[in-house]
Amino acid sequence: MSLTASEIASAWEGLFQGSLAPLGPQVGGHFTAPAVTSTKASSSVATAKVTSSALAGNLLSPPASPPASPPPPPPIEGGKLPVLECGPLIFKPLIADTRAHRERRFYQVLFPDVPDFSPNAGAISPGNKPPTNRIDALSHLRPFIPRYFGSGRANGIDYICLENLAFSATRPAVVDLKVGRIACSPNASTKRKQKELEKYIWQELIGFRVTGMKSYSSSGEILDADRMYGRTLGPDSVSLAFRHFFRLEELYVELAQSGHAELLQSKPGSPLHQALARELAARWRGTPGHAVGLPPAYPIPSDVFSATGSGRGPSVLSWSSGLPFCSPPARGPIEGPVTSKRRTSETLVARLLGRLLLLRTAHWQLSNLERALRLQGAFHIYSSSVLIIYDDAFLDQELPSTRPDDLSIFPPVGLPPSAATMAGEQLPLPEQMPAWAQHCPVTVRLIDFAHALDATPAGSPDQSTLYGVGSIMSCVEQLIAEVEILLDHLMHL
Ligand SMILES: Nc1ncnc2c1ncn2[C@@H]1O[C@H](COP(=O)(O)OP(=O)(O)OP(=O)(O)O)[C@@H](O)[C@H]1O
Ligand SMILES: O=P(O)(O)O[C@@H]1[C@H](O)[C@H](O)[C@@H](OP(=O)(O)O)[C@H](OP(=O)(O)O)[C@H]1O
Repeated sequence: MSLTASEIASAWEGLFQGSLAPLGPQVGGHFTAPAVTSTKASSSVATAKVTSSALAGNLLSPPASPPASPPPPPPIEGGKLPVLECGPLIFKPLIADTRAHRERRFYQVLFPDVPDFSPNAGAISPGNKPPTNRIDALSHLRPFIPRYFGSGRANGIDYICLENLAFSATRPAVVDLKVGRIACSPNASTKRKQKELEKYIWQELIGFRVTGMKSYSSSGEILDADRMYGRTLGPDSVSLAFRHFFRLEELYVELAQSGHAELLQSKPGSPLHQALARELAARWRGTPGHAVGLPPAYPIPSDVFSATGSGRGPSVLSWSSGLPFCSPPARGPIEGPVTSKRRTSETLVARLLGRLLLLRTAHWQLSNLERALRLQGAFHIYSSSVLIIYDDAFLDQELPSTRPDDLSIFPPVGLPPSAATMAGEQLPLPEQMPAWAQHCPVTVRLIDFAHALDATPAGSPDQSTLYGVGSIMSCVEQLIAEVEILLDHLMHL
């Protein structure tokens, strides 16, 4: 995204005039934008479009005269103000305490050349900056956080201006994952720590939680899930949220209804089950950070982990619910024999490939994020979120003659990025990817830096965030394995 200085200035003008609307696709945070409560994608998307095109116009040509009277202040829910949208930019209100200071400082350190409009923002003093060598290492993280366009004050509220990560998506599917083994700063009061523990007992083990999710169904309905939904997910079920988010469940249902139920109803010990066990075990070799150590709930063939290397072991996220396909859906009418089954398979193959490309791209970005986090030792970031956004409209498109083999451009899933980093290997850069993969509309970013503290001890890696990102990668890897195995079966029918 490239914006001119006057476009950015016009967006600020919109903020000062109070003419900006709450961000449409916001899923986490404490504010639920009214526009998103609609159930039909068409109506909600239309609302979002009207808003963003009107505001985009505002960006390019500021209104000739200011509004006659200031608009009413935006609604407040749960004590927090909404994030505001102005086309490709958003304005996030900051809570006026150390959190505001920390978040602004984080962005100022990462984007030192961006001017600030806020009278009280000030430039950060040299004594308040991490040492230069750590800032250099931090630059790897820049591609994985939203671009920053300064901070400023409107109606007594401080805002930071950021790139709107959902702007280019026609139907943005968004999931907010609060990442880290502890969900508050280690300096928080005992009471606050206790409150966080009670909120979600699995945070330390799983390393993240779902704090909001918005996706679409095949009929275009918007499916919203809030933070309370995320709190119901444990090690057995958290991967279901990802299957839902990437719209795999609906394909599994179709598979079952079109004569492929045997693929989904595999029981422990069946050949497919064993294949999956082997596949996942092979992918997860040797990443101790990901092995969270609960015993799997069903027997894994004993030879599976005797393969080379220390076992990364099965992730607790993936195993304890048995075969990670959906529970067998009610079987619909089974269509007539081979030809219709094959025709159905062809469509399903195409659609599974679309999902696989999204998953592979998301995983590739997560690997790069993990690597960037590993390289920096300036900050320990608590209570931030990994935001994954994809454009649901992509799933309607036909892939340009893609085959599973073409996806071998991605680095092998499950190779611990830490090992790759230590060996000095580079993950491919976006521009090294084929055009069709570069344009796969998935965005993975880290957001919310209200609790970004200086690393203690200085220079040490941010283990808590790294663990959480690794755990999210494990969930995505599980889905990749599922889809690849299904594709393999369908393509050999
Ligand atoms: N740059 C962005 N682009 C698009 N959407 C964003 C962006 N930043 C935040 N959001 C949306 O706003 C939500 C809340 O953002 P964020 O976590 O930064 O706010 P917060 O008020 O600090 O939240 P919390 O209540 O969790 O502390 C995110 O879940 C996401 O849906
Ligand atoms: O990071 P901050 O700005 O200090 O604010 C907290 C943070 O946003 C958490 O995400 C939120 O918990 P949930 O997301 O789990 O609701 C918590 O809510 P709470 O105080 O209502 O528990 C906030 O106080």
